[in-house]
Amino acid sequence: MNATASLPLYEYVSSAKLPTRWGLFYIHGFVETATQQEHVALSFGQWQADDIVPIRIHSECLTGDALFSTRCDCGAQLEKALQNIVAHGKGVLLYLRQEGRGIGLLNKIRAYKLQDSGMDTVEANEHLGFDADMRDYGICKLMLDKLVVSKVNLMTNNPKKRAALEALGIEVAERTPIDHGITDDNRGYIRTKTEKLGHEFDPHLLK
Ligand SMILES: Nc1nc2c(ncn2[C@@H]2O[C@H](COP(=O)(O)OP(=O)(O)OP(=O)(O)O)[C@@H](O)[C@H]2O)c(=O)[nH]1
Ligand SMILES: [Zn+2]
Repeated sequence: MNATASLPLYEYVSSAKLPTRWGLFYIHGFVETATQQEHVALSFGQWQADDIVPIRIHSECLTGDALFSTRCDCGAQLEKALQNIVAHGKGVLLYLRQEGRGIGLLNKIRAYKLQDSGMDTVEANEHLGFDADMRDYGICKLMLDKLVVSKVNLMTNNPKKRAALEALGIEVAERTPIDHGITDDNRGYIRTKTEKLGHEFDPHLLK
């Protein structure tokens, strides 16, 4: 018999208060058993089990989220998502440690270097031997179950996130575009997301 067969894929670890610039959130820690990769959810406010809860699935981007990079729109989206949640009076941010769409921070820097020489973000990933997008959203189910969320208003421009949640049995009742943080530095990056990765952006914003 395989001794690992009954191990859970993901585990909830602990929760605590997380006061922020916008209000009092709670932070909830989770771990992927096999890799020991750690993820967090931030929750704000209260809801009933069948309410539509505003949520954002945010993929880690150290450069954009913490180091103020404008190569991408991640930092602005993270800030806007937290503001939206507080404005709605309730919501959840799932902060997934999928740096560089799953290739990791140092490979993302390698990809940036290739982009500095003219490749787009998809070509750079493929040149390095990766798929364009290596993310897995399986842990979202445990996170949302733990927070008693089954119906969501998903803040995203990425249809793959909606499909991933629906495949996990979460009802995506509404979607809210999150097109903040477009700058001259990242317009090309966002155009590539639209043309090659299927992201839904208002074309007027990309001119
Ligand atoms: N491989 C790679 N990853 C990048 C690059 N720029 C940003 N990322 C990562 O891309 C992830 C964010 O993905 P995006 O495609 O910008 O947006 P999304 O999360 O799919 O969609 P939204 O929900 O609409 O924001 C983060 O993990 C970033 O670290 C890049 O040039 N190459
Ligand atoms: Zn980013």
